[in-house]
Amino acid sequence: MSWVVIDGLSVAYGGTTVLDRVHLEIPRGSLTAVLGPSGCGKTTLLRAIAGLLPAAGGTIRVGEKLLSSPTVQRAPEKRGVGWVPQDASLFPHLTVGENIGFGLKRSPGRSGRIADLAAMVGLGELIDRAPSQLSGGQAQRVALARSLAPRPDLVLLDEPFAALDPQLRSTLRREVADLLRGQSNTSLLVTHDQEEALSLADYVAVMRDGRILQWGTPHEVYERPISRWVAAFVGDTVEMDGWWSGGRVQCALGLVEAEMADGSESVDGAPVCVMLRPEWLNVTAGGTDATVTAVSYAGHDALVGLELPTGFAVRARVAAPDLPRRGDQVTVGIRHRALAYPVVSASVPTPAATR
Ligand SMILES: Nc1ncnc2c1ncn2[C@@H]1O[C@H](COP(=O)(O)OP(=O)(O)OP(=O)(O)O)[C@@H](O)[C@H]1O
Repeated sequence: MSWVVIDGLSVAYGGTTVLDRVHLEIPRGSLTAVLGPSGCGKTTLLRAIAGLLPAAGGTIRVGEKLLSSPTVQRAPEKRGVGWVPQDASLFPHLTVGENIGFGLKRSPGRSGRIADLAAMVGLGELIDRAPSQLSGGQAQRVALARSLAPRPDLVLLDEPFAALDPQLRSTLRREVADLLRGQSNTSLLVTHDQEEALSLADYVAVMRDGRILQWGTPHEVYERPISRWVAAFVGDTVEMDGWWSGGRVQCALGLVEAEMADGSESVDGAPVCVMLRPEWLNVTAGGTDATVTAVSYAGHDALVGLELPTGFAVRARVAAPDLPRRGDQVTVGIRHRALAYPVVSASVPTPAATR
């Protein structure tokens, strides 16, 4: 049974619907990421859960508590929901310790709890400092500790690492995820960074234009995206036209093992769109399958451009250090079943066009 249940939630700004019947369930103790392009409604979703925006339709429940419905709007401070904003938003006139304890009632155990939280986020030594004397990463840790102080039922994180430099971002996000899991918090993180969502979260919900398109484990969402749009939004794709042929597809790479990504049945000869991830292609030296046209080096691996004898271009991700060179002749294998999508007549814009 899910701890957080958002059911048919609609939210509008004036007459414009921004969230359209959103359904999302969050198991207790898990970290769920909502991943979507800019403007799709991620922050609006968090604001509705936090009680800063009313529900035009549907409900938000946490545990036994009904937080929002068209007739119920529990006050933000009575929701048991913590918030970590993008820019930390610490109170500049309060110390680190006072910021952490901001939401805690006066009680005998209060200063002990503040000290524990400061130590937990690695800032035990800085408890008397002013926010202006902190780095961006330290300020974010204070914001996290502040949100956890009242032991919330749900922690909301609004792109909390977006403003940090890449190195700090990857260290801090791992630390924060470990901390949240270690404390068995239930957390909802919004991000437009697919690597962040896939590497941190237990579950990923992919959002577009105010709707959740797919929900699943990072593995499910990446390896079996429900649509071409989701496939291209969560990672690199190699797409080809093809024809279904009894569990295989005939395409530019020959007859390839495949499955319908949406679980639908397809009839032999039906046109399909074939999708592979570049790392599902295997490239070995020699042979006549393809010519290497480009090598885009990224240290740990490279994205290798290949031209097939027909002139068709595909890309493969090849692990370093055994990289081919431009002009090499190579053999191309496939080490993962391709995904096939029914061909729809209207052309669907890809994330590259909408991001
Ligand atoms: N106060 C507001 N009044 C009217 N429209 C708004 C308001 N806030 C946001 N919107 C619109 O609602 C839509 C969703 O915005 P939201 O901030 O939720 O998106 P987001 O996915 O969080 O985007 P980003 O990743 O850029 O922060 C956008 O089209 C935005 O222009």
